[in-house]
Amino acid sequence: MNKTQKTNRSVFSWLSEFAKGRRGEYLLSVITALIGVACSLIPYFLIIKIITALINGTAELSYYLTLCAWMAGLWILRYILHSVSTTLSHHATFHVLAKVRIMLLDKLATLPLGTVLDRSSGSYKNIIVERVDSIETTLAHLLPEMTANIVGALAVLALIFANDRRMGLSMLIVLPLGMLCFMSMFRGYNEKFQRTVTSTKALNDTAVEYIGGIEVIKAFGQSKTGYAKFVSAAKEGADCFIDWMKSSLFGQSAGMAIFPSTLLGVLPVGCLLYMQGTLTADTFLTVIVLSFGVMQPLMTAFSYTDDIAQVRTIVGEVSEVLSCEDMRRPEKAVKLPCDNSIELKNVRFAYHDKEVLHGINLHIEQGTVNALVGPSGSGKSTIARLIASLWDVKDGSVELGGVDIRTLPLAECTKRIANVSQDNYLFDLSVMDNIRMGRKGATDEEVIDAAKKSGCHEFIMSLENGYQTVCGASGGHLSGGERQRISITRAMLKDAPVVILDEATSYTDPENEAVIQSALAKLVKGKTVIVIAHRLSTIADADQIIVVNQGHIEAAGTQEELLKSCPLYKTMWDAHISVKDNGEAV
Ligand SMILES: Nc1ncnc2c1ncn2[C@@H]1O[C@H](COP(=O)(O)OP(=O)(O)OP(=O)(O)O)[C@@H](O)[C@H]1O
Repeated sequence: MNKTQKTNRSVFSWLSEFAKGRRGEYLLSVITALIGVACSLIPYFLIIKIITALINGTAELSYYLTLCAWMAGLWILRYILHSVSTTLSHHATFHVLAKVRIMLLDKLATLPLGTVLDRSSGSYKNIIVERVDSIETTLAHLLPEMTANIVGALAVLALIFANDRRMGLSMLIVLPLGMLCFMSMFRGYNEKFQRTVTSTKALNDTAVEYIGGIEVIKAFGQSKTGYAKFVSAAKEGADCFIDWMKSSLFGQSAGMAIFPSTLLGVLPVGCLLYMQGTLTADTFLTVIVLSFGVMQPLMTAFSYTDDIAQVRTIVGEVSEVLSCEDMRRPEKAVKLPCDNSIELKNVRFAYHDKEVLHGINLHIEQGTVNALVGPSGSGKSTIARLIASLWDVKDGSVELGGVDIRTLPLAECTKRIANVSQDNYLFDLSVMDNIRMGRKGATDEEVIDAAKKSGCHEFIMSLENGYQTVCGASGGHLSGGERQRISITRAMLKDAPVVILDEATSYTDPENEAVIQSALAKLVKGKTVIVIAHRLSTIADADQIIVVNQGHIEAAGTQEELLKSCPLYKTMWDAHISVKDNGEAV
């Protein structure tokens, strides 16, 4: 059972917390709904009055017409009140859900990147958009309608008991039988419900993954049936709903039939008592008419059980995200870094339980170029991400200018460090706005100036709408190389004193290589630079080359020193040179 499933928080306490500022609207909605219920109950008494008058033959036509007019008026009033109540509760609910969504989005921004990446992007979208949306109707109707139905039914029952206790009890005869049928339906309810929630979530996630990976699926000739994960998620989804339906069909149908049939008890008992002369015809009639106003509202109230369970699950999912541990960062720095050097002291880091960095010690001098090299999976990107404060170390510390970065506000770290990686994201905005993300408030001229410095101006001007060209979702309207050049320009505009380049030139074609290298040279001039590059020729001149191997620092030094002292580096260099000699891209 996961964290979500264990959440036992009451839907009402959650709603009450999130409805702060909207409670008045909910209260008004409940009061209006209750008055509406009163309006729907009074006609029952008017019906009894009409029947009694008809049996006794005492009244005139105007008497009956007046009562009918009252009934019509009350029905109209009831519908008006119902509309007012529903409008109020929907209005409050839209605000509550908007607040929940904003809190979820704010939360994502404060979580460590690792926590965010642990879930698929589809599952976040699913919670923030679809799952939150799916409880709108329930939340809006739950409070006013459930309260009104329960209070209304109990009020009628109390009236029946007040008229004749024996008839009140006769009404309840079918209750245990109906309950028994419903209980059989609820056997194993939690497990079944959780199975549907889990399978629906899995189906959503795999559908998003399927769409995300559609290029690969098409390229390798896989059809949707070839994508086994999706097929089995869809089958599991269908199976669990069919199993649930099969196991609850009998109980549900029998319960629905028996529960409202109060006349099964009322009629025989009433006839018996009437024949014995201990029950008047008036009371008998009153009970028969009122009995219609008890079970139906109760059944409507019961029908919310399913919805409440669904809301509770979603509340659990929302609470799970909201309760994730934030990156612990102070609002204000006690001490600001005195320079932009970087020091890693005995740093250990694990993804979940798998430790991938085992006590890293590293010094990066201010204003120097430092290259992290090593076999794939050795931990280079992880080191860069810890320096960029995208994750927190599990043990040890990362210092920026002699200050532990955990004691610096995130904004300070972000201001000082620019991170250009191979998959820097471009938003579905204009090229101008995407670059401007590097420095909020930069003028158009400053953006264009940065583009000129990075050698991007000409290629941007050649786009259909120049700087106003929209990049498409994830920058999909641009080539990999173009996306990368815009990311570099964005970092250039930011002008941070520390620059991390993680495979920043991986999409570069030979034609653009020189342009990009010169852009990077301008970007990193005078900065503290950490570069991860597989093409060793691009970092041969670095001030310090750090060889990472299996989560350890194997060696550090200049190219010349390492070629003499580090066999691993020598092997990597020789392999690189031989590829180069064979005419492949380097
Ligand atoms: N988000 C993650 N969750 C779990 N494990 C991860 C995650 N990211 C990386 N790893 C693992 O951590 C180890 C180090 O990965 P890292 O990306 O830092 O290596 P790298 O040297 O940069 O590799 P490459 O050169 O291939 O990019 C690898 O074993 C990798 O599988």
